[in-house]
Amino acid sequence: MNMSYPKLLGVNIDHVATLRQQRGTRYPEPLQAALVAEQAGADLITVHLREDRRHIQDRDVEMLADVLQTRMNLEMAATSEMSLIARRIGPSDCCIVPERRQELTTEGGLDVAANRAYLADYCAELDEAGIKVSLFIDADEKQLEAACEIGASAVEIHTGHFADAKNRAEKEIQLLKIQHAVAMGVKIGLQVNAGHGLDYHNITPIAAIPGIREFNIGHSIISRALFSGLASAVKEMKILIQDPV
Ligand SMILES: CC(=O)[C@@H](O)[C@H](O)COP(=O)(O)O
Ligand SMILES: NCC(=O)COP(=O)(O)O
Repeated sequence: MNMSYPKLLGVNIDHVATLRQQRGTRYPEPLQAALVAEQAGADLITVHLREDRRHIQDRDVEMLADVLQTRMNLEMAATSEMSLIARRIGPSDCCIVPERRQELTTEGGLDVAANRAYLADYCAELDEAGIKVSLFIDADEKQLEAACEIGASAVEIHTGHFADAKNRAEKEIQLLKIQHAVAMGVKIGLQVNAGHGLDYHNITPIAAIPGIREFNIGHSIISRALFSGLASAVKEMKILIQDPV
């Protein structure tokens, strides 16, 4: 289906920082990755400043804010520390994500429905600072309704359960949930983005869902970059998210 808006690729560069932090070296430099990704067609750069600082560091966010030509999507937990950082640095976008210290990676969506009042105030503060807020949620009607109710303008549908599905039947179930969530999100007026665990093999059915505006993809792009170079990895993914002509 030919959509009337461009589909945007957010390249998540956390995984470049992971490699650096693992050894405490000066390389690889996430900033360099961001600039190469932008030059190769990334529409935005996504970074997750985790509370435990396991990959992206405060200095990365600060430097990126100075040099990015596109825009920064800062993923963060809904804590007061992160709100202060975001309002000081002023990324164009913030995506609020749940965080657990021991998790290997983000395991699920934010429970907006159970934390409406807190998140409404939290998002309002960012909104007042001119930051566009998105909520990282599971493909779940209750969460979409809650996101809309608290005034979020965007959501990012967590595609990790789809990516992790062990067999075809489970994948189909997860895909249907995402399709339904995207349609509902668009209907109630939200900008709908998607991300987590998307790769060169599983992106096609997700990219084919009408209504998804931005795809935030990191791990698979940085992994492919090891063998084909970052610019080529970004260009290849950018092609895959577009509708076939
Ligand atoms: C929220 C999300 O999906 C991203 O932040 C991404 O997964 C980053 O990688 P880590 O989960 O390894 O921090
Ligand atoms: N919000 C999802 C994201 O930024 C990238 O996730 P992943 O591709 O690294 O799993």
